[in-house]
Amino acid sequence: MSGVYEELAALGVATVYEAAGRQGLVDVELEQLLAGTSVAGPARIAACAQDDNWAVHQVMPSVRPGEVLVLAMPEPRPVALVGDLLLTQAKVAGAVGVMVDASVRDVDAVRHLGLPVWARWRRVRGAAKDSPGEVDVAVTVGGQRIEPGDAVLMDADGACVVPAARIDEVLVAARARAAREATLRTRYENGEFSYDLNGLREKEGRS
Ligand SMILES: O=C([O-])CC(=O)C(=O)O
Ligand SMILES: [Mg+2]
Repeated sequence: MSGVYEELAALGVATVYEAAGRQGLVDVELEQLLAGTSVAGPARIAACAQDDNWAVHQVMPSVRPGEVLVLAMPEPRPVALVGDLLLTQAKVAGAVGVMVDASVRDVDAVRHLGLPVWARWRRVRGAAKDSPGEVDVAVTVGGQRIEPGDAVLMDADGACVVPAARIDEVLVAARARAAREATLRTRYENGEFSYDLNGLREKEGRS
């Protein structure tokens, strides 16, 4: 990860989503296979045909260092779009993380590989290789449209997306939010309460 993406990853999904005006949430449970990882990068997308991973094989030669690989199907189902062999190719290509709106398999080997992966399911049911899907097209994951090149962030909280055109603006807002939260954290560590700092106690007194 480099520059703005490194900073977005460090700020984290919750802060960036809030700073974006509560937009961009990938509103679905994704399992983080490698605990403690957080990544961000421009989306490289494979839109697979239903239950078929042809497009995942196809996308690998175009993955560039620092990218987040996004793998989706028309209807998410527990079919393994990737396992350790495909993910080895993503790692060698320099992907910083992978979002799988389907299932992943070979999980022990993937953990050993050390490439951070977030997936809807862990299930070994195999994908077909019969239908070319599409690469470098928009997909929708958890109700959120993801365009090629949008910033995709993933951490222990899940995932969010920042449109490429909003990255600078959202980064400024997210830094400000993180700074405000750092101040608040110190005050709470020193025994103050959000009930007071948010003016709720005072409001209650008035009601
Ligand atoms: O080959 C596949 O379809 C998925 C898989 O298990 C791997 O990438 O290792
Ligand atoms: Mg395998």
